[in-house]
Amino acid sequence: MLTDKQKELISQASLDLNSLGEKVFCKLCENPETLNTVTEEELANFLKIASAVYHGGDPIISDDDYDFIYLAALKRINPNHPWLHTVEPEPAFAGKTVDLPVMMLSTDKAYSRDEVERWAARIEKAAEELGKNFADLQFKITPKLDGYAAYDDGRMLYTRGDGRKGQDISRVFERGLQVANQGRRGLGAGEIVVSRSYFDRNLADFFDNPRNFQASVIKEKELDEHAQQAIEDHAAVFYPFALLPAWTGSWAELIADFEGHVKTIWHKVDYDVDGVILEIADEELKTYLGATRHHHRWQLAYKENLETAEVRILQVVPQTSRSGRITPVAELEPTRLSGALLSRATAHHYKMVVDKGIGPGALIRLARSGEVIPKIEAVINPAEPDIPEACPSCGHALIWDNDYLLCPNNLACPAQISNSMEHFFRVLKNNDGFGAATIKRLYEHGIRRVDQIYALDAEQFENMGFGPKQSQNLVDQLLRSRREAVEDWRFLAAFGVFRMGLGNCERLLAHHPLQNIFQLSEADIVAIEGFAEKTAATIIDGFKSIRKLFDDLIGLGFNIQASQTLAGENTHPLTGKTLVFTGTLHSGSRDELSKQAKAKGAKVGSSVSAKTDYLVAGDNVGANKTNTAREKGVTVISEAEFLALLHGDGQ
Ligand SMILES: NC(=O)c1ccc[n+]([C@@H]2O[C@H](COP(=O)([O-])OP(=O)(O)OC[C@H]3O[C@@H](n4cnc5c(N)ncnc54)[C@H](O)[C@@H]3O)[C@@H](O)[C@H]2O)c1
Ligand SMILES: [Zn+2]
Repeated sequence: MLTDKQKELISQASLDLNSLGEKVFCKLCENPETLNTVTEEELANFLKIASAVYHGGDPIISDDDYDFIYLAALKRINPNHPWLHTVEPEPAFAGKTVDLPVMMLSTDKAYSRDEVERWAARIEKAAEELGKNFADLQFKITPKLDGYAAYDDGRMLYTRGDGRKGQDISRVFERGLQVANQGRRGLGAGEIVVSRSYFDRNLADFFDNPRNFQASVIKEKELDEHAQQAIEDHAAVFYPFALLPAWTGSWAELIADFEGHVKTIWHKVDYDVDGVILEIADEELKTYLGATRHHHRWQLAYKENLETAEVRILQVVPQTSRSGRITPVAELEPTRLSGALLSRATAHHYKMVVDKGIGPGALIRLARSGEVIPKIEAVINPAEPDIPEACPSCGHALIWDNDYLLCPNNLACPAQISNSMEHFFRVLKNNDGFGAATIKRLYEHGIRRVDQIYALDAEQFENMGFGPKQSQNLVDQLLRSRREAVEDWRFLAAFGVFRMGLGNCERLLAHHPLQNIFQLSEADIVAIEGFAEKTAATIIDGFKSIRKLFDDLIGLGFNIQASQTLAGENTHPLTGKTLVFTGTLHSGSRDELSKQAKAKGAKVGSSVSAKTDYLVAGDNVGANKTNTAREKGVTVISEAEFLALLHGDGQ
């Protein structure tokens, strides 16, 4: 969906996005003539607009499509076009720009092994010119983080800007952003990134994509509460490239298993990665090679997949998930894409299958993520879909629940029961013996509930066909999973109550102790930030349905750690309050006082909003600031008053 601003931008450039898109995407590679119908300026304008909205956090096309137009189209028509030789400018914040301590450039890109080899040949030539032995050179591979580029000189954090001048965004550190990997400040270039799994779990409902989220972390205006939380959870960090996991070795070692090294490094971090960076480690040679206006010659980004995969669907197979929702899984004509052979893709839900015509014989375009199971991006030629009437696992008649087909037989549906048991162990995370295969066998031997699993001894496991060693191992794991400390919110999330993932469990248990969850009213839940009325009713129903299992498992004696804010009987006066510090403080640094307040369950914001409870005003705070805060209904307190609250009662 384009915003009005984006549409305006696009129309300003008097460019018909659709017709250009068609011209560019329609198999440019196979049919270069189509290029003749697009002018160089049209292409460059299109790229400029795409780049502007992309850097603002709302891309209108995928990176692959962008690179496709950039390289396969513009570079082919005119390799000297200025757009190809500048660092793409970022949108500026208000305020002045500052000179960057070093130039921050873009990277040259390669999409094939051939291009990598051509780059290495240029390195080899330069090495010879310097009298160095190419065989001795060390190459380094690091994951190419797809975050927000920045430079930390220890004093200030800069945006990349236009590569020469950036802007001061040190505010992100004041907001509590940490350096990844327990790193210190001042490690140079890096990126602000957010953990992929955390994003999917806790942020996906609030931000369209990680880029959107990163942009919000940097923005001057008040930080979104979910973004603040992600910072506090250390899920969003500044990751200096110097601390990235890396592979190093000679060229010979590199090409001996190029795919293998690339793949390993690509998947080393839980952040969005859009390729790997290859570079040489020799400083003298790096200086000798230098840079163009656009990129360093000693560095190369290797990306995969410039191909468009149009694939035919063989059939769409329904799969019952833990919650009873039926996931449509499309089986495909096996297709090579980004170096992997794909044969399956998922559609979001059956409504999409019906609306888009995702049936046997349909021609689809795959999202070229090259990771896990790809998603269906677009349907090119629809076909009559098959809509299942019965659950593939238990045969019960399916019902529609909004966009989803649902098997309502949750008490007796094998898929739902097995998937729920598997979910429990996966979320608990302190064991690794209870994956799909183990659970399947247990199910075949009549096991239906997690507490039954905990009751099994080694002999019983053996009787179900597990080997003696594995049986003992399973028993040990079960014991360990009860002994090892587990956070109360993780334990609760393991039950898989609808709408109660890790994030929501953590939020709920910051306000109510675990043993009280069955007494909660809708009002109690709605009172907690982040819970809507509709959700509250569902959650209460969900809790009811797990009550028996919950009590039985608690009876087994798990080592459950209560959430910190509820450690004391009485809640502390700062618990659940949002504070903002301003002015000069005397009893400790802002950081230290924030930490102490957070330890009592308070949230610390960076600027005052209607949600702020207290503005703690130190010395030298203008009347303007305190008055504005009061107008928003915020209580302004002195540092002494804050300390009284902090150390007052509640201990
Ligand atoms: N979807 C769109 O509409 C759209 C629009 C514009 C740009 N883009 C994307 O952005 C790209 C161009 O952006 P760019 O100019 O930032 O170039 P780039 O994506 O090639 O990245 C260069 C940057 O990579 C970063 N980087 C990440 N990991 C690194 C590592 N391990 N070592 C060194 N550097 C590392 C650095 O910050 C450097 O500034 C395009 O190729 C495209 O993929 C997409
Ligand atoms: Zn079923």
